[in-house]
Amino acid sequence: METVRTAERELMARLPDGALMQRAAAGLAAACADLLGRVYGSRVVLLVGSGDNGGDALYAGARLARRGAGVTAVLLAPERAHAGGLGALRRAAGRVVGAGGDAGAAASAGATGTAASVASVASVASSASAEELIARADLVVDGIVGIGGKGGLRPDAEALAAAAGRARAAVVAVDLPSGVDADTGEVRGAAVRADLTVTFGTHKPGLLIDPAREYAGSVRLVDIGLGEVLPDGAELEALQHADVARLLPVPTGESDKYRRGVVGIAAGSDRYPGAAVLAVSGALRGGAGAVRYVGPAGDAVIARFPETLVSDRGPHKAGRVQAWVVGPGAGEDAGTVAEVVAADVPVLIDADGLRLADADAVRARTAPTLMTPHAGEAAALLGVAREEVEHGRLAAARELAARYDATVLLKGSTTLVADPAGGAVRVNPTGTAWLATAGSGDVLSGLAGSLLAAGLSALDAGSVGAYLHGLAGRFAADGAPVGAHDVADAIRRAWRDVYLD
Ligand SMILES: NC(=O)C1=CN([C@@H]2O[C@H](COP(=O)(O)OP(=O)(O)OC[C@H]3O[C@@H](n4cnc5c(N)ncnc54)[C@H](OP(=O)(O)O)[C@@H]3O)[C@@H](O)[C@H]2O)[C@@H](O)CC1
Ligand SMILES: Nc1ncnc2c1ncn2[C@@H]1O[C@H](COP(=O)(O)OP(=O)(O)O)[C@@H](O)[C@H]1O
Ligand SMILES: [K+]
Repeated sequence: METVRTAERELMARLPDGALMQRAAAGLAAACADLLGRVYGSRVVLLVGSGDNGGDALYAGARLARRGAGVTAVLLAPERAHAGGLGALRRAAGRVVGAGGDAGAAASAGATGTAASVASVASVASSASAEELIARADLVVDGIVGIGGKGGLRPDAEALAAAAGRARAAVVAVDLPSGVDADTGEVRGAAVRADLTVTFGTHKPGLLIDPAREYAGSVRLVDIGLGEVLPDGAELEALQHADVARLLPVPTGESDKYRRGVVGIAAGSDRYPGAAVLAVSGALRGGAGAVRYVGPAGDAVIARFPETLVSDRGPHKAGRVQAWVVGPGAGEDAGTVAEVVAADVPVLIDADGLRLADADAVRARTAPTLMTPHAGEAAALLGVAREEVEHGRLAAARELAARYDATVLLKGSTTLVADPAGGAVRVNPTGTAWLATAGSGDVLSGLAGSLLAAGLSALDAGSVGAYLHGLAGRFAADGAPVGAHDVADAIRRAWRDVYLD
């Protein structure tokens, strides 16, 4: 978050005091009003920590109170709450209580004075506990902590987060759900579960990466003018339709099947012939001019896809290819994996191939390498528990890319693509949990391998492949279960959707 902080500081220096917070609060209040539908007469509870995140909540609360909402701020540290925000809420006739709801910490919103004096003012606020207020609210605004949060929530904050979780009210998180790590998407302890997160200036990584993404609900970005001062070189980037459309390999008048690229698929085994068929099904939709298959499942492949060039003589003797895919359903065939890893063309290593490939041989490769593990496979490669990868996806993808000197596409609920050279990690914005079905990873490896053969870099092939695959998953599922072959069939629709957009 240092980049965001630096940009904020730079912008603040150019703007009148508090201008950024006013922009943030205005956007936050508008989003709350949209969610409420009718502001007048609604009951809004603000959970207010002692930083600027709480300040945003207080100012937004003041705006809602002026529109007729009954607004109560629950202050975690009454003596340290944002003074300006508290004053604004007070002037708008909002109410203030301490987190315990007790008279000692509670303060009248009608009283005068600064934040420091609030704690000492006798309470005329409701004697209801914070818990009761939250339970009766129509909307809870989480301003406990934003990008200044450190570690898991403290116990008093945790209690408020838990109360918000039990409430029937909609929960709006200010900037990010309190308790999630803004930089990494990690959630170490309790955190607020929001229906909507209103974030300021830029999407924080924690809003895009699981598990934190789950806590954010839908995310609304409020432009506070940071774009003009944010440095280039963000930590994360997400491709959009237009980016993908530019990268898709589309044949021209001069193209022939070889110039379009030939992708070799070394996959499948007697035990798992289906993996070969599925990888080929993805490869045929990825833009390469021809698909070669080597392995023991040639008959099954030909039966389903007669256009495949099938060979059973091993990768070396299969004829020229511009990129290889190795590993899906490969079983224990380490020899084939070693042969492919030694090839001087781009190679995608997936599934069993990840386990069978020799790490030094992968590192020694000079042509691009794209590794496509899921969390379990990534954990095995890193020698850590699967949970560690699931809780720290960004770090795991980066670490693997550095260790293997390879581009790493980490699959799962959030798909990330990290390049060994560093730079922004790509987070895939498409996809659906319906893709969590056996064999859909095989389709992805064929698809991304085909894009590699067509000439895309490993980073582009991985991220474009994941984008089309995710979109295909959504089209194929449309709210109902899918098989991996349905996903492969829908890749053409995804391609058209992107290309003709
Ligand atoms: N800068 C700008 O221009 C703009 C910034 N904006 C807004 O400011 C936010 C950043 O504000 P910030 O820097 O004041 O930090 P913030 O997120 O409120 O957290 C600090 C507070 O949290 C507390 N705390 C920490 N860890 C905790 C824990 N585990 N559990 C519980 N409490 C914990 C910590 O307590 P302390 O350690 O001091 O005791 C301190 O009180 C940003 O997210 C955005 O919303 C917008 O208005 C746009 C313009
Ligand atoms: N919860 C989820 N949400 C979205 N996509 C998911 C989820 N779980 C898995 N996926 C996607 O489904 C595919 C599964 O691939 P993989 O784990 O290799 O399965 P298989 O080996 O059976 O083919 C990947 O593209 C992955 O990103
Ligand atoms: K928050």
